[in-house]
Amino acid sequence: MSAPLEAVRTLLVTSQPDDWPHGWLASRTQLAVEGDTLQLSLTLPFAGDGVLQALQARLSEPLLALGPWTRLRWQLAVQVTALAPTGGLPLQSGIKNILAVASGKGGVGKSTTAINLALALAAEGASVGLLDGDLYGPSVPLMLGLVGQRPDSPDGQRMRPLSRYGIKVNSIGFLVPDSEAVIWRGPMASKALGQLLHETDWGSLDYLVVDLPPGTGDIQLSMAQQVPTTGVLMVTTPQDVALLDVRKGLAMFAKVGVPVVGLVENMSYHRCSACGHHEPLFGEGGGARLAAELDLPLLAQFPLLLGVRQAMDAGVPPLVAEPEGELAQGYRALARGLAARLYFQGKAIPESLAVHRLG
Ligand SMILES: Nc1ncnc2c1ncn2[C@@H]1O[C@H](COP(=O)(O)OP(=O)(O)OP(=O)(O)O)[C@@H](O)[C@H]1O
Repeated sequence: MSAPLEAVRTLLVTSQPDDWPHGWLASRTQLAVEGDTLQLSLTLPFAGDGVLQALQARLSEPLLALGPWTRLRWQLAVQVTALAPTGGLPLQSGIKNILAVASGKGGVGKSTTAINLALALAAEGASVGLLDGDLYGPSVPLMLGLVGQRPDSPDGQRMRPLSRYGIKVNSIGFLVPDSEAVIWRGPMASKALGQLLHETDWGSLDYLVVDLPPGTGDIQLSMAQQVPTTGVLMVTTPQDVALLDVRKGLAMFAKVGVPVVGLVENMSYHRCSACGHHEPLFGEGGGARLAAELDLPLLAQFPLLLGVRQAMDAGVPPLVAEPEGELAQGYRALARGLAARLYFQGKAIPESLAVHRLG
């Protein structure tokens, strides 16, 4: 390889996100020189449009300085790889990765996180579905402004999911009245998620985000087991009681071999909408301590903001209301980090096999 191309490789080695395996970007990027043009081709196997854009913006100038070339041609794309699900379950037809969002206790912002994560994965270049399996309080219809709607079933066999803000959506809340959902118990409750998953015609999806019911009891566990999950994201507040429940949850998921990929700390501090003052209402540093203790990454921290509650109640999540805003950017960073982590920790299913099995 010529000296200028060697220099490009060296630049790529030092330019990738810290949590990617050393040298991955450099080995994955194809370089070619044609006349006065350096061509860089990179296809990311996980959601990450933001990474690609940032690389292009940050590297264009230094790359031009390295070569005999005077122009650059970037060929950048996201093409998500299917990863083997845990628990020995077969891949769900058409769905490459299933990501469950769980919490040790209710009210910590699990649904808020699941919804914004799903929208953020879509913003990062993936095709995404959202399955609201929170049968004790399905909040997705409200939070996506879909109250009163129902999926239809053109073939009388499977439901056609609703489409909202670029993602496909199905929720237990579309199908049963609230008063019935809360009294579901035992096997009927734990079967509901599997049924909803299989009886929805999702088409092809890179990621399906599943909002599990809060808590980490038998129902949540058997729900997670019925779904060919790629990984679980746990949401918590920094409060001690919430953290205690996360520990229980992790122990349970570990027992059945479903990997928890990371933690999100929600409501990390209250930011006053009038003066901007920060106040740690639920204590400080809880998520970081727990993450260190459990050797799990703390993938994101989100403040408690009046605007978040208002936006979710109005059915217009921050990702839609203010796609360039700080919160939306936070969720997109979470989506990128999580997608990369899933990929690097997971086992890729060879394309031929995936296509065959997905077909
Ligand atoms: N960061 C935040 N700032 C302000 N309000 C928030 C934040 N995150 C969530 N909320 C609000 O807190 C309430 C509970 O959130 P959410 O329904 O997402 O929690 P959950 O853990 O899924 O609850 P459940 O146990 O009922 O399923 C909602 O009204 C939501 O809008």
